[in-house]
Amino acid sequence: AFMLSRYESEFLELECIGVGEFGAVYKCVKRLDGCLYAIKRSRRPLAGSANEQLALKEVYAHAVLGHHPHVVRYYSAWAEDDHMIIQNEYCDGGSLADAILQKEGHGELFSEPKLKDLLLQVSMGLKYIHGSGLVHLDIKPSNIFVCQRTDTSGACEGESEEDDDGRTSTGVVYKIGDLGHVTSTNNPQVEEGDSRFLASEVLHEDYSNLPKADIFALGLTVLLAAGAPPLPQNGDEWHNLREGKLPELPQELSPPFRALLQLLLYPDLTKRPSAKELCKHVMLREEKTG
Ligand SMILES: Cn1cc(CCO)c2c3c(c(-c4ccccc4Cl)cc21)C(=O)NC3=O
Repeated sequence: AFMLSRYESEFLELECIGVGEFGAVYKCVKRLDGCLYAIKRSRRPLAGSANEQLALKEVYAHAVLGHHPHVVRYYSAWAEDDHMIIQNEYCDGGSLADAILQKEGHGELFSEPKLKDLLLQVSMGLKYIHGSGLVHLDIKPSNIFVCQRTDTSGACEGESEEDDDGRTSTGVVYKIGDLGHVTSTNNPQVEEGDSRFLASEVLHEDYSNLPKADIFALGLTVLLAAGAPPLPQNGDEWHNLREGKLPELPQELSPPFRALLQLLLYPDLTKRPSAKELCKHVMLREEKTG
């Protein structure tokens, strides 16, 4: 198009960092402030289509959610050249899915203290989302992004944000991203997320307590970080995982931590802890070692 798009005039595109049926995500520098951003460009959905609803729900969710250390920050969104564009915080450490693959590639595993740190940080993000009357509905390793503890000098988003209990954590920071399935807890329009992480009550259209579906998906996410084999999309294995049985793990977890993970995956959603309860859980508050 003859007219320079806002995307081209405001940003320098550095590299493509993700492609999907949704479109593509680019690592960009904003020319004005010199900061890095993750920008998703997707085909503009047909006006009035379900996809348009999804695209709008993502932007509404970001607008409502404001800032939290464990939720990827939203900066702007606009439409141009028949594309929808959303400009988010760039997390420089890849996704948790990348981190799990890298660990397994080196024959390493997430230690129990690191699994507890992951569980606590994502629980803080979920507590904030659920406290805002929303549910994520697509919690999984590829939607959790990692910010290394690099001291970004200059004007860019400081990495020294405080956890919501005022501590600055050391090590990596995990942030919940991809709000494309977010909906309100009370009058939900449920767009099911990845079936591998789907709680069985949601499959059966029981939306009575959707925050507990996020907790279930978080349980499976931590299990994958603990080294569980890839999750089934359906079939008997899918159902076994929803009868409270943990899959074989390549490491011995302490009985209390195993019990906590089993609670997250409990078939009876009322038995699963809420994000708020997880944030206060003594086991996750121990001094972090290793
Ligand atoms: C594939 N991919 C890789 C990354 C970088 C990880 O080091 C990434 C990011 C995002 C997103 C993203 C997800 C969903 C919607 C919008 C965006 Cl920008 C996708 C990302 C996002 O919002 N922030 C990111 O860092």
